Amino acid sequence: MAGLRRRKPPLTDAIEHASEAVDKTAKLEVMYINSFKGRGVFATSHFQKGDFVVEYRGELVNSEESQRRRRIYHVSCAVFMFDFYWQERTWCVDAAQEDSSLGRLVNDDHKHPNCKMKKVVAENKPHLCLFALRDINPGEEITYDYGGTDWPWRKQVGEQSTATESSEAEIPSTSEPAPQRSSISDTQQSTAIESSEAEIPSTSEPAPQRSSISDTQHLGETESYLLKKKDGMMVSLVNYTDSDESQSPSRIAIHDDSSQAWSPGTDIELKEDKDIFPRLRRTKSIKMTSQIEFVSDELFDPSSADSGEEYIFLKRVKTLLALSAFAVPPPPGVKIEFWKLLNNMVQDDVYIAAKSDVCIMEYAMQQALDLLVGTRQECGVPKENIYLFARPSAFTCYRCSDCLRYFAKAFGAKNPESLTSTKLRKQTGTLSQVLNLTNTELDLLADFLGHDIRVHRQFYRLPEGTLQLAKISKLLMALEQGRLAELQGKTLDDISIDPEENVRMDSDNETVCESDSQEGQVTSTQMENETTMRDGSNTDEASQQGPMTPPPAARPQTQRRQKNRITALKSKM
Ligand SMILES: C[S@@+](CC[C@H](N)C(=O)[O-])C[C@H]1O[C@@H](n2cnc3c(N)ncnc32)[C@H](O)[C@@H]1O
Repeated sequence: MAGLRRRKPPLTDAIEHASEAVDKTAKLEVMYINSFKGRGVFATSHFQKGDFVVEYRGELVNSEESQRRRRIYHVSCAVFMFDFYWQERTWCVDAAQEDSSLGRLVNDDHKHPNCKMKKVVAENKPHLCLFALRDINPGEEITYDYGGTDWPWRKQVGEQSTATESSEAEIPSTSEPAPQRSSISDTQQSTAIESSEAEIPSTSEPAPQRSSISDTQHLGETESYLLKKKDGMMVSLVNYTDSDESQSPSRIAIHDDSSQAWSPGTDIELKEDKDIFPRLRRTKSIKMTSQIEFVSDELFDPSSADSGEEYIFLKRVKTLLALSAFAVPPPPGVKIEFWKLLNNMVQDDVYIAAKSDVCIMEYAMQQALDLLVGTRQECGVPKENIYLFARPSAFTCYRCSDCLRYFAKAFGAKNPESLTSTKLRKQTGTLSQVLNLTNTELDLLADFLGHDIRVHRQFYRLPEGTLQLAKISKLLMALEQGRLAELQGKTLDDISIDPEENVRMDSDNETVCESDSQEGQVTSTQMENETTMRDGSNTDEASQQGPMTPPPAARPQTQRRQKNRITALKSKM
């Protein structure tokens, strides 16, 4: 007990860590939990109630900049933006950048969080810091309440019986693999995971699509009035019971289940005349209802209900900000009709791409779009149809997959059944495995391709074993070329595999290559067998973009040497 009393005051601890931008890596670790939840942060040591745990570190930006970023960010990045009030203004910590900081990876638990977010001012700069609400034991996942009520993982949106072709086909079964600690053995992994899962009920909740729990239970403070599918969208009319929403009787929450990508729930306020405003992306927001001056640690009790800081979603403020953003005039060269149409579109990925790239649209493309817009009435597209690629006499739009199927047949492709959007996505996903993508990049790619987060984490990432193999190959090549000093002091994890990297060839290599090619004469069939990936696609194309791409002239020999090495390594493993 004496030891516990002598601990550093939490505020001092937080300020020190925040000023130096360091995490408690000796007491925390990142673990992969499952493909639905992604990664999480776990305690490896004991934390006492009130302790500073970790900072939600990122780039501090003002509200204008955060709105700007929100408009161009993909939803998987926007979820890392954290709004808060400080000195009577809204600020945002943008943690979208994949860095090695831990705070950005802490998951949400609105029922039994063990931490609470607090604002700490260090060197006249606000920092968002998590403090323990109770004692936290080693093995427990660090969590806090993101606030709000409609984060998609918290609620169920009903059976997705009419899921799109691709998503149905590609969503893996819900039996998730156990969370994985990358640096520990298999036995340790399952022990660590079992204990953490057992203590945190929310992690064992089923994935939303598969749930049998009623919607009302999961809509939290809201009551569901209507939940039905409409044009590929899950539409739920809800009555918000939050006090600040009392003026807004009718809202509509839309979950685009055609993309299968988990994006934060989205609210659209319904006007009297039933106009639909552009969708607003909800991001984490924190409102500091009163300023706490941390002059003394004694005053600071993060677990007390009246500690002055609450998470409140600023729905109304966000609505106004977003609407004012749409009031900007069209960029030069963009027709007002097109701009208006864009602003009235559902704020989906097409909208975001079109709106942010509108200035770089080619003239021909602009003409085509003008034609589309100009002939809507003539073609019988109802005025209420909000889509750019609208179907005549309908409120829906043309789906890309239908177009692909249609044109594959129309142009007389030999095997039109092979030219489907599902196969195209699978092919892109497979090829992307050779790139050592960061999680954010993976999210972007998978979301862009319309894949569920659970799919891409499993299938887009090159298997860890293959990456390790590539790293060992890199090590061996450095050894062979006398460049080992370049890797001095590095662990395998520190060795990066750059897809654009060229393998350095020196004069010695020519000899090595020659002798390699003589002693290891491989038949073309063997070569093909070796270059065939486990899914059947050929790595020839992949190896050009993939790890350790040799210069063109040296490619065949180097590839062969590399493959011989990899084959040798595989046989040893
Ligand atoms: C700030 S990130 C947290 C780190 C994230 N798990 C990762 O691996 O990058 C927020 C994202 O984590 C996931 N997430 C957070 N809390 C969750 C929960 N309780 N259940 C499921 N997913 C959660 C959601 O995908 C959310 O968009």
